[in-house]
Amino acid sequence: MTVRAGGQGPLILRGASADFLDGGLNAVIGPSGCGKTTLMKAILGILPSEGDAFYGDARITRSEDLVGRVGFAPQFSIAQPKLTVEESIGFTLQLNVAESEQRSARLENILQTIGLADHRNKRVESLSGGQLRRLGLGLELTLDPHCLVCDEVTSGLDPLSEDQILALLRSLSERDGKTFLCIIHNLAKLELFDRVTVVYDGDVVFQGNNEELCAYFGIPDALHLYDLLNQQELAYWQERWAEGKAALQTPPPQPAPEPTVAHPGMISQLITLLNRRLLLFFRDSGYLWLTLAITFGFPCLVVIFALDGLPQIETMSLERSGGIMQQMVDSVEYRIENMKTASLVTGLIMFQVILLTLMGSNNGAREIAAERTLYEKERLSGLSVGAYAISKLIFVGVLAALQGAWMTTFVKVICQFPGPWLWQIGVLSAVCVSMTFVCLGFSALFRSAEKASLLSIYLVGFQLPLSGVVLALPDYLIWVCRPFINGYWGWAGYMRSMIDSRIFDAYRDSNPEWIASPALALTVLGVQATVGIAMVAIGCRKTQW
Ligand SMILES: Nc1ncnc2c1ncn2[C@@H]1O[C@H](COP(=O)(O)OP(=O)(O)OP(=O)(O)O)[C@@H](O)[C@H]1O
Repeated sequence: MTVRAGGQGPLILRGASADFLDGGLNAVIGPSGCGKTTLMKAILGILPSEGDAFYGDARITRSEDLVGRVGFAPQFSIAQPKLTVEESIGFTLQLNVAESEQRSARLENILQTIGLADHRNKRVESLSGGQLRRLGLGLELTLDPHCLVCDEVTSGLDPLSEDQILALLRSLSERDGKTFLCIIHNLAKLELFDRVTVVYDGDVVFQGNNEELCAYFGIPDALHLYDLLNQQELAYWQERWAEGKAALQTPPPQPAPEPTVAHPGMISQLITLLNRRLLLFFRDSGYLWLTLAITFGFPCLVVIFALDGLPQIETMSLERSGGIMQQMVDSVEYRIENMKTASLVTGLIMFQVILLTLMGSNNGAREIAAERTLYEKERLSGLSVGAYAISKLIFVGVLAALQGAWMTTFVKVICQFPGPWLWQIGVLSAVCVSMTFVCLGFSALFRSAEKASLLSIYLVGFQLPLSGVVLALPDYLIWVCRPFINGYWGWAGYMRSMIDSRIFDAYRDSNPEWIASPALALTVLGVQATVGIAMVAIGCRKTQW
């Protein structure tokens, strides 16, 4: 296999070739950064690579071909920290196994096999390193794959835990005939493996058992291996292995075993994902409190800024009429007062809009990026991209719509803003939903949650100056910026919904320029939300380990 950094950059793997032993324990070793993980990912088809990989006698063309056949336990923990051990395995079973009877039998079996039956109610975040690795293996066993690729399954563990994990792998291999490909760092444990693959500087330079390895390299034990490897250039080891390879005995490939479980459909996976997300929402007290604080705190903030002008707003909220009011309209003093009130209302609407965009960035920016490895791993086990993307859109979309509706209702009731409820709730909810979807799009497109959050915050930060509401934009910039600025459409739609009130008239007195109608504002916000949905779909389809 040949792999270049980022697909185009320098070589990471240089035509590395390896055979692994079926039904046994295979160790993959090599100095740090030599390309062990890259080799495993290339074989699994989750990294762009040149070359062929075979599972039995079948060529692997895409990672989906391996669903139910090969499991991958990545280097770092890949379970939701707030779930318990039993819930983690239970949800993974629901995502992977269609039959409910098979699921419950398998849950108990896995808990017993990995030795975590007594810890089933412990949260993942409170597990020890060894228990976490066991859980990682347990999650992979849900599909009962014939082969398991384990990245550093024993790294960082104390000697006892390391021995226990290796004993577990051995028993699974002997009892169920499973094949393990394990990247390991502890060279003292190589004798426990049936075949050792040595990777050096991006190529495979030896395969054989521990004794053969010592004999081949002429070293008393494997602990001396890396010092020896570093004494020669890669070309030297490549040349030697080109000759030595002939001695490697690998039985001819057998037909690839078929997956043993039927997968649930997309709707069933969608329901499971929504259930899990809802449970995590209430479990994660930090996120829950932050969401509650901004949902209920932000509308109060708007009202605090409105307090001084409330009586005037109330008076001006009346619809236009003749009589005494009309007479007063002629008074200069009264008009100045009106303009002040209209300007306060304009500011309060913009304030609501900006706070809703801030809520949107909080809803969407970390949602996918923060759990990307977990998503990629679940996808490798057969999770549908569509089910995942839709579950995220539904969850954050409903949250954003509720936040928008609550903000509109609370502020409208207290400040007595005039205008039709439905349009106003619709416009402000659409502001929050569209910003949420765009930020969710960043979260899907970027691998790092920090990058997605930063970009989302920039996007919110530019809403105020580029909306043209607070600071007038140069004419040539207005229609360049406006289609992209969520804040303008939210503000304009709400403002225009008050067209039958004197607040709108007073605003119009000093601002004669065009203002979008609520229907147009909703349409543009809908288009922005659609762009967000497209970004989510594209980002979720990309493979980003
Ligand atoms: N996306 C990437 N872009 C650039 N370089 C990369 C990328 N991914 C990996 N590399 C580089 O490729 C080399 C091999 O990385 P890999 O993770 O496969 O090594 P490894 O042998 O598994 O290391 P370790 O034992 O430390 O985990 C490293 O030098 C790493 O910096």
